[in-house]
Amino acid sequence: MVILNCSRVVPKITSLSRPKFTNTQPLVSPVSRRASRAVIVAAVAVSAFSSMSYDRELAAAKKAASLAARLCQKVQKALLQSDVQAKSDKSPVTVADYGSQALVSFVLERELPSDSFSLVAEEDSGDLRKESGQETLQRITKLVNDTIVNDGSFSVPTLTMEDMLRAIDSGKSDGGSHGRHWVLDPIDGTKGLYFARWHNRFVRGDQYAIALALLDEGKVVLGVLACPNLPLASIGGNRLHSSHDEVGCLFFAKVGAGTYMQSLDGSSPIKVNVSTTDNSEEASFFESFEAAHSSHDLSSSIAKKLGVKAPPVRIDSQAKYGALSRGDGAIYLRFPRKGYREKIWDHAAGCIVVTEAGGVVADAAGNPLDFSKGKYLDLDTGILATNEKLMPLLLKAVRESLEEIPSAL
Ligand SMILES: Nc1ncnc2c1ncn2[C@@H]1O[C@H](COP(=O)(O)O)[C@@H](OP(=O)(O)O)[C@H]1O
Ligand SMILES: [Mg+2]
Ligand SMILES: [Mg+2]
Ligand SMILES: [Mg+2]
Repeated sequence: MVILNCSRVVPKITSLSRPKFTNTQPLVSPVSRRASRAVIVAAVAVSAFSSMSYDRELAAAKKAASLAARLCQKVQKALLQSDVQAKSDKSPVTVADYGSQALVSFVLERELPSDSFSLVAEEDSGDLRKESGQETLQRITKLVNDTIVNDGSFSVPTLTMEDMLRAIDSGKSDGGSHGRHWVLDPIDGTKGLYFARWHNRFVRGDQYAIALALLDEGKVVLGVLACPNLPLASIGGNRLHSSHDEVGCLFFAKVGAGTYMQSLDGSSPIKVNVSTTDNSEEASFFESFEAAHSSHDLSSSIAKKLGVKAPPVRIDSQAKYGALSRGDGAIYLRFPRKGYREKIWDHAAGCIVVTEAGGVVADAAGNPLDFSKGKYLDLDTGILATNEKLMPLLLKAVRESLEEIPSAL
């Protein structure tokens, strides 16, 4: 029995209409009537509690991802200005990856002080603790402090380099099927951020995302995707974008509560849904920009079987899940090389953003993704995402293509 102190639930429960007993139904004794009402009360309370119990966590996750996005935009702006630095080494990106992870960890711990904190994240501080990492660590520390000061909502003393290392290393959890674990990719689509500077019209698909999700007892219960370079307007059908398009999207989803999108600078959220098309010829599909991350041969064979006419939209990062959740395209295909093991931080947030928008995410055997097994996803060949009507067609086309070109992976 869940003992709730959230009084908001009680009025709902007392307003439960008393079941109507017509003379055709066997009369139930007062005791079992009380018992059945207790079961209804508990069920309503648990479902209300469970959907309500993640509100604080979702608010904290949105704040953390938005702040980390601001830090990344600052780095990307610097990249766009300093040719030499961007050409000579990857350190600017490293600064953003580490800075984003430190900032997300800092915000979550401050916004949710009473919770036990477990974070499964991509980066660790190993390289920063070496002599060669000191200059980068200094830049990260300055960048994180500047972002916190500009935000103005935390009154904290300036964070030290030691604080940075500790914040980055709080991401060492392995997750798993018990308890609560945050799952973070501080910059998903690193290449999308780094190479963005090479194309002034963003044709490279230079997308990246700060991807943050919460696992509770092995299930993804909320997810946030901050996509600083994703236009608010649809990117479907390879519409070219001018640099005047408004960019910067924040997608967020909570189990049972749908998926919403707002601009990164905080416009009011709109509810989004995946494409409802059941005609695969109309469908367009997303895939990795990097052929090394997903077999483009296999996906084009699948597309041909489905009669898809539109060319693939190839962009970096989980921004693809965000674009799918709002119906910019109907299908997402990902077929890494044989032996590659997908990490949970590359898909947890994107997965719930699509499923809460009415989509389905599965592996090539049609199994849902299982995030409860630690840092890795055990998959049967690749990841597919689409709507419920197209999924059976897609699975069939995938199976046939895998049989025809087994060497594609
Ligand atoms: N050989 C490979 N196959 C599949 N995914 C890979 C890969 N090498 C790296 N990746 C992952 O692909 C992610 C980017 O996804 P996408 O291909 O959709 O842009 C990278 O995330 P990071 O950029 O966070 O490292 C990385 O984890
Ligand atoms: Mg990633
Ligand atoms: Mg990453
Ligand atoms: Mg990486």
